[in-house]
Amino acid sequence: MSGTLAAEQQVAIAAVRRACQLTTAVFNNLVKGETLVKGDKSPVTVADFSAQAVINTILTHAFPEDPIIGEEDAADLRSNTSLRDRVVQLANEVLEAEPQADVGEQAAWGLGRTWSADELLAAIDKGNYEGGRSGRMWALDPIDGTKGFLRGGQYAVCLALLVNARVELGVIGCPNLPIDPASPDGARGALFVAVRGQGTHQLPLPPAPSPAPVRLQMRELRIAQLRFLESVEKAHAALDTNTRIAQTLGVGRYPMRMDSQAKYAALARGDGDGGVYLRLPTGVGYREKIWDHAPGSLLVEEAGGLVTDSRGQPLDFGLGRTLGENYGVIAAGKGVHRKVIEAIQQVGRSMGMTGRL
Ligand SMILES: Nc1ncnc2c1ncn2[C@@H]1O[C@H](COP(=O)(O)O)[C@@H](OP(=O)(O)O)[C@H]1O
Ligand SMILES: [Mg+2]
Ligand SMILES: [Mg+2]
Ligand SMILES: [Mg+2]
Repeated sequence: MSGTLAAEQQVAIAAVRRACQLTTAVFNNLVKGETLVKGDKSPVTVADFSAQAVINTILTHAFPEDPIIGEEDAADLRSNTSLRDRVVQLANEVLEAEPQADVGEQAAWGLGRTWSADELLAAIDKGNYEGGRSGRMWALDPIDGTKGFLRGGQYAVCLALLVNARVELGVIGCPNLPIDPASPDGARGALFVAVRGQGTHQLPLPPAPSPAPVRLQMRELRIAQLRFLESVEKAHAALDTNTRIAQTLGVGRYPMRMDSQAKYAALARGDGDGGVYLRLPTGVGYREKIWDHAPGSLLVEEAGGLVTDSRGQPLDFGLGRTLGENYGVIAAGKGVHRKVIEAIQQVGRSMGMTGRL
């Protein structure tokens, strides 16, 4: 590992890999009562909490000064002892494993020892940073696509480093994503690393010494070849509007639906002849969270694509924990991005949605 942010890359990769070991193990043993419904009606599992505990413990030891914006907090664990005990057990199983020197892991990152419940709950709550426009901060989604995780579909462990509100490093672990998109039924588990100015690379998810990273380059597609990548969740996608945009553009292919930021990875890699990540506001006052887009957007940009909102404006990661007023997220190859934005604007006008798209 060389170049700028080499230390941050190494730490982030180790943290995401260890968290993926945890989520994979939990999926095989998840039992009733280990999933809660949050205030916004979305699910959260013991795996989300313990993955955040693992990653925040590692980040806090490697970079003690850096604030973290993490999706989860420990409030529900403080009032539910059986859930808390399970999270402590799961996080420790992963943190206790001795540091693997051959992949650059260090004991100083909090590895190779057991942590108390209080320490792990405090680590989860270290993710409460409010965000902002200046300085360094990490953005963490311990499991992005919790609904996908629960149904055995795609999900992603997502970590980004932002400096002055710009994403500089993105690391995404996708335990259920086929390693080779040409073999969709083949081996699964891929890790994606993007560093600003240094490209997007795919590595094997299990830690391996001297892995050979594969550099990803988005394919430049013509409009007629496009296929949309959309959320699986109907509540997260404006399906009716998406269909009209497809008609306006002349995109005839049925969209590829996938949970989580695995969509950004799939787009960067050209899976399934992808082409355009389309996420328009559903009109229910939802604000996009920065941990849902920070690492994924860099994966696409560093593979040669563009990521903006539906007006063609850059995403603003300096507004706090959310992206502010929701104008959606559109990621596409440079050759087609502008045409997609124009089609969205045209459809927006025809549907009387001026100002909302
Ligand atoms: N109404 C809504 N519109 C858009 N995104 C939403 C939403 N409600 C929840 N989400 C976000 O959608 C993410 C999943 O993305 P996708 O729909 O692409 O699979 C969720 O991440 P988590 O699973 O981490 O909570 C959640 O943050
Ligand atoms: Mg969630
Ligand atoms: Mg998420
Ligand atoms: Mg999440």
